[in-house]
Amino acid sequence: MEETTDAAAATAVQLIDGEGEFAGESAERFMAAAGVAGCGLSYAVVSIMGPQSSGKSTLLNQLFGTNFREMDAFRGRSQTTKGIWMARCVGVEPCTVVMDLEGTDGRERGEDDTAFEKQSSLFALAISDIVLINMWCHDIGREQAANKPLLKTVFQVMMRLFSPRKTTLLFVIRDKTRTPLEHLEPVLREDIQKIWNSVAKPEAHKDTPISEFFNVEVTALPSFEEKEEQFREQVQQLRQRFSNSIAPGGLAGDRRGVVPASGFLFSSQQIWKVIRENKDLDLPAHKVMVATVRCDEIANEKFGCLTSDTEWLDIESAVQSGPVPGFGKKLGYIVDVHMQEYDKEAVYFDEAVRKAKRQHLESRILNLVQPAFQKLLNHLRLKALEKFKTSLNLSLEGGQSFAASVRDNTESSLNEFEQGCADAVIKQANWDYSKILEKVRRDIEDHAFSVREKKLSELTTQAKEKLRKALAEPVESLFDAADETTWASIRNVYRRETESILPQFLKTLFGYEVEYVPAEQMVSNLRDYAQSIVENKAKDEASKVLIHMKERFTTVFSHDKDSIPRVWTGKEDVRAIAKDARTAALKLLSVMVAIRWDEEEDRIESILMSTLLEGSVVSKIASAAHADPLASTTWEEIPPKFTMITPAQCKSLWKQFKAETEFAITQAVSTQQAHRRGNSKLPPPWAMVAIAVLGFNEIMMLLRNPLYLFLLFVGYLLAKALAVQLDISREFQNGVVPGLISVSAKLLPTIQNLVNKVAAEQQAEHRPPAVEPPEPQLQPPPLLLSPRSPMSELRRLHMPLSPVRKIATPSSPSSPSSSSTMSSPRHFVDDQKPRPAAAQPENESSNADSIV
Ligand SMILES: Nc1nc2c(ncn2[C@@H]2O[C@H](COP(=O)(O)OP(=O)(O)OP(=O)(O)O)[C@@H](O)[C@H]2O)c(=O)[nH]1
Repeated sequence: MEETTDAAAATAVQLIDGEGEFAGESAERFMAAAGVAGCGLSYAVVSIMGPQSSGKSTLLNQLFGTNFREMDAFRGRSQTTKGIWMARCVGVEPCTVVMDLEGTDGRERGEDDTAFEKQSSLFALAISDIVLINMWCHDIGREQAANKPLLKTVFQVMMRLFSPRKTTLLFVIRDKTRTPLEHLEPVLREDIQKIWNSVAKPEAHKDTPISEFFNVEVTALPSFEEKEEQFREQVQQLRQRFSNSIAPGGLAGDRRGVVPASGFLFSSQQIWKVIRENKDLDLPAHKVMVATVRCDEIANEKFGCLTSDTEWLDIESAVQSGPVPGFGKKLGYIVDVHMQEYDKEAVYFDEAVRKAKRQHLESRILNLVQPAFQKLLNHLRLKALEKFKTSLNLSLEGGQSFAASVRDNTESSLNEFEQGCADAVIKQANWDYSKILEKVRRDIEDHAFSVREKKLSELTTQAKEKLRKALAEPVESLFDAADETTWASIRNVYRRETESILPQFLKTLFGYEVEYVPAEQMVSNLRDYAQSIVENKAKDEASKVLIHMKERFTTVFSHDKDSIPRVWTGKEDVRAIAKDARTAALKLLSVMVAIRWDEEEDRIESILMSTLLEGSVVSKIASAAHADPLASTTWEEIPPKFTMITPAQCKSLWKQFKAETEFAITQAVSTQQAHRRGNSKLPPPWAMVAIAVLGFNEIMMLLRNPLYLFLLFVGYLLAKALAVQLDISREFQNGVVPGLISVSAKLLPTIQNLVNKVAAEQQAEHRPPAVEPPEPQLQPPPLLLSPRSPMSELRRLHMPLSPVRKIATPSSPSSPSSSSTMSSPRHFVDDQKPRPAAAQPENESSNADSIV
């Protein structure tokens, strides 16, 4: 197998054809087959030049085991090698590439055509480490030697290389004679020196010795044709000199500016191109150019390898759906592998170029993988925020204070995020994650802030609810029983409740690390809220003050001091009771006119008393003409914002109140008078006894006769039915006489009603039922009117009826009797309904009017 490879490598291929064209494709195939590309710098290039048909190919084949085409000795001397051929030495280490150049002085190209000769010589000098110069022994010391023009050409073109490679020129003297080499070599060197001296050199190299540019070596071989055995023997000895030729002290130990093997072909092609274009050959620049091109190629290849690396593709797809544990380590390893590959292949190229291209490759790779890193950071960011949210909830549920929970959980979430970032960074990149760390911190702070705001809002709502519960009902009940101590009690309740609820609230705020000023502001807001509860309740109650006044009036007027409903028997002082009741109502009004946060006493009650209650109607009218303290919209001591009922409104309210309570007083007076009259009309007891004694016989007769007894029984049943119908017990509640009067008035209509009913029932038995339209129901007038009801309406509904109207209207059987008892405010309210009053003498109603 190895033999086959060696044979393939040794097979000569054309590098440049006879027309001067570079045979890139066949050369590439050769390079691949010979395995030169992987040799790095461990390879040597040997060329041979010399006159045509001087046995060059024969020598190379014998020396290196190659198979360059040789001329058939029996056909005569003609050119066999056209252009430049190339093969790899067999069994020589390091890898040695040999090039066989077209012979000089060829008849085929003509005498003057030295262009290709010069170009191929320059090419050989530019790319070879060792140049064998084949020459006939008999040419040494001759003026017309065949190799003189060749040497001249070599030295001339050497000047076109900006940087000499210190090529080894090994002169191989063919067909050596008996003259020993020791004698031939000085003559040859002298010839060489002469030629070197004769060559026109640039100013910089005018005095430069040949040794600066070349290592000159000389060897001699016997004739292949005549002494083949000796030739082979000495060739084998010469072959030893090519072993480790590039090592220090070797044949090519001093060589300079070697192009790495992988760039050899490209470099050769470029050099040939430059030579063909007859340009100056700047080898250092060429070397940089080759390095640039090759390093680029290598970098591109490695980048391509990475993009299709399955491990990288796996990581890239995994990171789309979530964090990848050990991301940095894994990715770093992958990048490392491909960078090392680059380093391995580019190591022999120009260092500056290699490093620059490495850097470029690395940045391309990092750009490729960076989006995956960013994606991972986003996952970590979300994870950190989620962790913070969850752990904060748990801490708060566990009873830890808000501020401490936020602090602890922020720290742990950020630590975890930072660890994740550190794990995601690859060693090749200096990726900065401080910005995203800041973002995570902001995310966490924003969340904590929103939770805090929510919690504080909940706390505030709770505190408000507590305040509302603690204040609303007690304040309402205090207003229900309004008296001169009401506002003091309200202030006490307010103080007690706020002092119990607000410090607790403030303490809770400190758990949220609310600063002192905002915390105080929040407490102050709550205090205002508590005040507003009281004030709103007060305003609410003030809007219903007329109802409250009437209720208060009724309570006092219709109940005695033991809260027992009053029975108007005639002994009561209605005037005094009415005055007391109105005084109580006025006191209630004075409580409701203003909000009193201030503990200082005011004069509102005394102003109201003196203005509204005291003095006769005539004196009031007179005083109204002068200075009326209630003719104002403000109270002297009360700021407008605390005024609930203005003095003018008080006046109007009082007027309405009086109008609406007049009827109750009138009724009380009427009841009293009726009571007095009823009591005075009873027959004396002696007359009653006389009736019983004188009527004894008639009573006995009735009892003894069954017919009478039956009639008596029927009469009893009738009387019982009437009694039920008339509700006798209720009628006699106010005395016998008023009862008799009332019953006698209702007796006839009731009997008529009974008879009608019996007749209707009998008719209904004989007639089919007919559907009758329902009678429209009359809406009762409003029981209570709001304080805003127009006075005319109030008067119409509540003013006592005129005496004429009272007498003309009969009492309705269905309406309640004109009972004088007002057992409760509800009864009083019922009594406010306009109804026909019981007939009474004119002088009695005028008595009631005088109280009103
Ligand atoms: N006198 C003599 N002839 C030789 C020697 N070696 C080879 N020859 C003969 O020289 C002739 C040319 O041999 P090649 O090896 O083809 O010579 P060449 O220099 O490669 O020829 P071109 O490639 O055409 O320039 C052949 O006939 C060989 O037999 C030698 O050492 N001495």
